[in-house]
Amino acid sequence: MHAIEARGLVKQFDGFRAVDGIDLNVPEGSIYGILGPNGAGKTTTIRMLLGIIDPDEGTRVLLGSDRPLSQSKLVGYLPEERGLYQSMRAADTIAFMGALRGMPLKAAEMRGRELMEEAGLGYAADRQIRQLSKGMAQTVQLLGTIVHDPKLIVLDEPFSGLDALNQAKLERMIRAQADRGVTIIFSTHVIAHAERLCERIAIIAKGKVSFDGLVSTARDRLRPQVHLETETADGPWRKALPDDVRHEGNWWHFTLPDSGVEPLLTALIGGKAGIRSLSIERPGLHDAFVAIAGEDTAAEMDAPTAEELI
Ligand SMILES: Nc1ncnc2c1ncn2[C@@H]1O[C@H](COP(=O)(O)OP(=O)(O)OP(=O)(O)O)[C@@H](O)[C@H]1O
Repeated sequence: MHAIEARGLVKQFDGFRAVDGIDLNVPEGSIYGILGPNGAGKTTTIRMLLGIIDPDEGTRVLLGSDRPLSQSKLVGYLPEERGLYQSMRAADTIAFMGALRGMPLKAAEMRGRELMEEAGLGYAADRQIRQLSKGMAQTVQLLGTIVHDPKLIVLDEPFSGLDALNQAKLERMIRAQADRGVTIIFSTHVIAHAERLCERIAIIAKGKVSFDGLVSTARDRLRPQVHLETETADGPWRKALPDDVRHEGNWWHFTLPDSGVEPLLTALIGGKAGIRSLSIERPGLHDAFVAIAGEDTAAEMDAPTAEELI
């Protein structure tokens, strides 16, 4: 079962195809990352999936319905533009957001206070938003996003603007929701967040999906790299090293051959190469991203957003 299925989504703004034929499949219960540089079309895609805007072409089915807005009580959405009423108290803010998603106000307030306690912010429940730090206010907005126990949580760039401590807290909250079987989609331009959290990702660049699937499948597109240090610099054992070997002194770097490491070890030991160290490095998602989306797109990913530069 898929929480979301999208086929051929297109959205144009003044003739510019911001989203240019996107297909997505988000399995129920997964943590799914939409990964792409600024301007790739992530927010526009999310808005179409949720029914906030309609696509010019294509279809989407959200929690079994082709009218996504009809499912809004089952969905929690943290938009990219954060904004809360500054004079509202934190607990009232969460209650208000729960009421907008169909909860009775009193029940939403009680649940909001519980969630604030669990997040270690119980002491601030009666403070106005303007009296909170930016990270605390963002946490309040996130709690308001999940207060009605949604089946699907959609977070647009949830990590941006948070310090490392609050980012780690948010990761824990996302995992806790996933452990309850909730489907979570988040967009990000930071590969490391997707690598740590997601089982599945879509890589989006220039309005198109260049990969949709398991993180492990993306990583498996590249073969592991071997780093070997030997006592001797030469010998018949060198013939056992593959053609792509790079050589720096007594260090040898190469792609793990299809035959695996064992025949290589036999040749090194038999040829008395003297193995000082040998490590096999599995490619990370960053390397896979470069292979799939290209160096230029990867370089844009690492660039901070305007908000992060402030
Ligand atoms: N309402 C709009 N009117 C005109 N152009 C738009 C509109 N919304 C988005 N765009 C353009 O569409 C492209 C995709 O924007 P979108 O916000 O979806 O990208 P994104 O991947 O979410 O990037 P970011 O993280 O920077 O928001 C950009 O070039 C953007 O300028």
